[in-house]
Amino acid sequence: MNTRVVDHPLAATLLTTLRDSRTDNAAFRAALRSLTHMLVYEAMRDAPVARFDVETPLTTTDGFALANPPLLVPVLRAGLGMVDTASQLVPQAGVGFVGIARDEETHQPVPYLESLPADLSPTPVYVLDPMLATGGSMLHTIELLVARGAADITAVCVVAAPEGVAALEASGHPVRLVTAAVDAGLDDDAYIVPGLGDAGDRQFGPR
Ligand SMILES: O=P(O)(O)OC[C@H]1O[C@H](OP(=O)(O)OP(=O)(O)O)[C@H](O)[C@@H]1O
Ligand SMILES: O=c1cc[nH]c(=O)[nH]1
Ligand SMILES: [Mg+2]
Repeated sequence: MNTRVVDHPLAATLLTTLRDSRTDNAAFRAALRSLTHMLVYEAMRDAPVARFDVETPLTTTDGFALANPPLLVPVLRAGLGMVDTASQLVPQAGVGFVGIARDEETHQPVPYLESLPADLSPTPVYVLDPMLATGGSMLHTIELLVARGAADITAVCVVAAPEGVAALEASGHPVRLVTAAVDAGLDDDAYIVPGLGDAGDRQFGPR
């Protein structure tokens, strides 16, 4: 599986704000929006473009548009904090929604919402979720997408655990990963260490 770790001084400073336990909910949401800008920018680096003629006030020159506008899929709740920025960067994109809450005892994903187009065979899909821990929530989302024909899926995360990366790799699904960090591992509660805590709670408060 292709994994791209976005290694940039500005991404590192924003990730530090997210990791810092003193960062309040509003500052966490703001830093997540800014970091999402960088992650999506990198994730779409190789997106194909179509050329067309554009008229400047002076002459005709090359214009470019995305050849195949993607679908953005935030995984609720935590992925909601990434979708506004991603939509601003890619205004042509559609948006689908998946809601999953991890069971705190079993650490298994418990899905509660899916709102996705029926046919995703022609569409690149960018799944937005800041945390890839065991990988269960991302794999459930990817399975929903693959069942609709998706063949070009990118997981856009902030922090990934090696266990989650390995789970995506082992799945054999057509997915690549863009993340700001791959951390050391998971603790006994399946939280990423050092991580940043619960990305949903840190944006919106406890559920
Ligand atoms: O890789 P996994 O082990 O599945 O864990 C990662 C999931 O956990 C978090 O969501 P959570 O279940 O806390 O829901 P929330 O976004 O509503 O807080 C996170 O946003 C991922 O969706
Ligand atoms: O560290 C973790 C693991 C799962 N979900 C989170 O929000 N944080
Ligand atoms: Mg949570």
